[in-house]
Amino acid sequence: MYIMIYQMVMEVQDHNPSSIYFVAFAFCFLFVLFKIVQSWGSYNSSTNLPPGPCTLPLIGNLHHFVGSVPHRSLKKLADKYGPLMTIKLGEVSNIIVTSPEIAQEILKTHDLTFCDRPSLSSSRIVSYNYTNLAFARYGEYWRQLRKICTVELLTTKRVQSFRSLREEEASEMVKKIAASEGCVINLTHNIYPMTYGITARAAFGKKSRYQQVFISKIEEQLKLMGGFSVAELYPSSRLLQMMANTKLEKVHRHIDRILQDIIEEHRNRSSSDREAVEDLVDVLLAYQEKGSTSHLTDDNIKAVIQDIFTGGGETSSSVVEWGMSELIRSPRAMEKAQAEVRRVYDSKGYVDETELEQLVYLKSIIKEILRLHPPVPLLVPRESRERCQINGYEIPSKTRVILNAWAIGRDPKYWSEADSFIPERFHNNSIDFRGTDFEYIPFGGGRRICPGILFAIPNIELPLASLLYHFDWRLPNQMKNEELDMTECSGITLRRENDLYLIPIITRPPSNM
Ligand code: HEM
Repeated sequence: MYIMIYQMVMEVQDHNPSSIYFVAFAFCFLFVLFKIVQSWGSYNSSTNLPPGPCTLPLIGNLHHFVGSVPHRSLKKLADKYGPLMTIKLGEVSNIIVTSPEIAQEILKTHDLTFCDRPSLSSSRIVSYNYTNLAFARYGEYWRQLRKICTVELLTTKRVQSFRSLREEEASEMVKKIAASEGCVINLTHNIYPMTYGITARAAFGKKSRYQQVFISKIEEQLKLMGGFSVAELYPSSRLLQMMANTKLEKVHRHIDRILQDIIEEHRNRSSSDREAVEDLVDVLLAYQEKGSTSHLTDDNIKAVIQDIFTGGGETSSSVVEWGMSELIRSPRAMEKAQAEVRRVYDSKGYVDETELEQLVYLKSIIKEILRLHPPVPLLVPRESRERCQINGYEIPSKTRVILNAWAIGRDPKYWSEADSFIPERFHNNSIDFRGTDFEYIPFGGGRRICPGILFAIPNIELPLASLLYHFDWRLPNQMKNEELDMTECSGITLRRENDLYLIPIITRPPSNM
């Protein structure tokens, strides 16, 4: 029906512009009427679903999300309706989990029931029809891909092989910042390109001519996927899907062309052109050539490379950015962190990865940032594979499940002064983000836990240590520490709404300045 109306609009457009408005109005009216009748039909169905707020026709509970970022709105609702609740967004029912106990039920006790992903229309486009790791349906294909990632691409050894390129990119950032000593700089604009630079070089090898345009297209794609997309809220509307995803498809086609060129370039390289360090495209192509039982197509390779970019770029950058923001607001923690980094590296005069293990306080800072500002605050949505009982409530098969990791990390039952930045809380305790402590799940848990932890941690530790070692930091315009704006922006990752502007004062000049 929607396609017919869409075609009608297109035909009328060629003849009489005023008629377009009439047809568009008629369409909206029919759509609203249809949805009201549909939602009345489902209103009275008696189930034992978890509780939740009353829904409005057509929009469900969307009105609760106006004026706040989703993880905060969901926390407010959970305070009223409990740690397991039903929220309707548009026409889609979601189960929201907001306590460590229920997170454990989902991620451990019933992991196999909840390890699927919903088939969202935007993820179909960017994932080559659900063939990347993040959006693949649970099954044999996902298992094979996961194995390639954990055994070939994201191992300790592979991550270590990228050490020198991480050190080069971090040192380049430091030199660039040092050139603006005493001036107000946009630190955000220094951090994000550095992390993307590391990811691009790990994926494609030495600085590729495609690097800049590829990164900007990936950032554009992430922006288009962020927030509640209308198309995801009304999956039954083919017209909405078509209209909402047109731009995303265009950006994806551009990314696809670049990735295919990069693959061809790698394929056609002579052995003398190959670099000493294998990049991730090399590894995937070698796997493809082996022609093992789990054959990888070019599209599969492109899907995995995008996984690594979308997983690896924004997330680590946002931790560094929030880290600097919290440290500026807490001069005591800043001083302590700088004293540690300077004690460890002063004999060398620069920061490299050899001594990162000694930075115990910095590691606690990073853990605290991942608790207060988890880059993926609602994790990646899960979908139940069969009916299941949780806490006495019925969760039907094929229900979307969202875990509010942000709220769980601030649960006052588990965290004292939960909203305060106190890195010391991680001293002398074994709480870790590897998916076994359910009050702290910034990387998720269970079999879909983030496979990129090893890749992410040095991308955060090295730049943060470098920024703390070489510079003291001041706020612009004599702003007081506590006045720094900490507003969050809702998107696919939890970034600062406004870029971070600071003044660097060199205390240890970088070499070759
Ligand atoms: C601070 C950095 C990062 C954070 C906080 C983070 C967080 C997450 C979270 C919350 C999930 C969903 C887990 C779940 O459903 O339980 C996830 C999945 C994933 N992440 Fe990360 N991530 C980070 C860095 C990375 C990096 C560096 C990579 C790759 C190099 C990566 C690749 C992936 C992939 C491929 C998945 C999908 C796994 C699957 O569905 O099987 N992530 N990540």
